[in-house]
Amino acid sequence: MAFKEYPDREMLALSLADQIASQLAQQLRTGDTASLCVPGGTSPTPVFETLSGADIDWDRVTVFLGDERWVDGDHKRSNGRLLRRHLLRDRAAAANYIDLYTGTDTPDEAAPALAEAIRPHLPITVVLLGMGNDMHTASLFPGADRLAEGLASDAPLVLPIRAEGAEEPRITLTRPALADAMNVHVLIMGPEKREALERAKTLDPIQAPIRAFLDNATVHWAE
Ligand SMILES: O=C1O[C@H](COP(=O)(O)O)[C@@H](O)[C@H](O)[C@H]1O
Repeated sequence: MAFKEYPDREMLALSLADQIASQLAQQLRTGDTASLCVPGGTSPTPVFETLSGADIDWDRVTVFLGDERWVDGDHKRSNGRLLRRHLLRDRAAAANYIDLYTGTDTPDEAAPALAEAIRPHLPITVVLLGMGNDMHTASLFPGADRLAEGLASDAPLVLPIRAEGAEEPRITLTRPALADAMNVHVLIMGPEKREALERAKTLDPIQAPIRAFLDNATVHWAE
């Protein structure tokens, strides 16, 4: 694991967006396409806003979330809403977007088709992960009903999942797809998350799901 500490959140956002754009551009120099998997929640907005203006061939980049809350796309808790408002605009509006929320009653019905839509974009060029204070990442929550399945090396690519700590049913990408990305970044801010990260390093992924992704990750932190 590499750990990068920034003087403030603005510097973090500028630098991380620049690193992600460079890694996508590098992939586009050697290949026809690239893929970018991003988190929802509250932390990534400033990174998205900077990244959306990056001068890369966005029409060759496929963007998707690492997890989605099973709510309508215009719901305030929708991760897709965050993405459409803050990332898929400006130059990044040209990206190919795979929406994890399909409008079916449950995520269970949507999972197989979503897995087939995402599979051609593996290995993911860049994965950006967030982390909650409870050490969940994507929608891999401690205590979630299908966490062990989601962390297994033969996990299905996309998994419907429910957890007490999550307010609604979720859909999440699983360990193999996220951990085997070409570049893995974790974005955390504030002292509580720094402490949670330190704790996670000492625990098993079943207690601290973020632990499953740290070995090959660069963690970006600002106060
Ligand atoms: O529920 C979620 O939470 C995590 C962390 O979000 P944050 O608000 O603490 O930044 C996020 O990474 C995930 O995508 C989201 O669905």
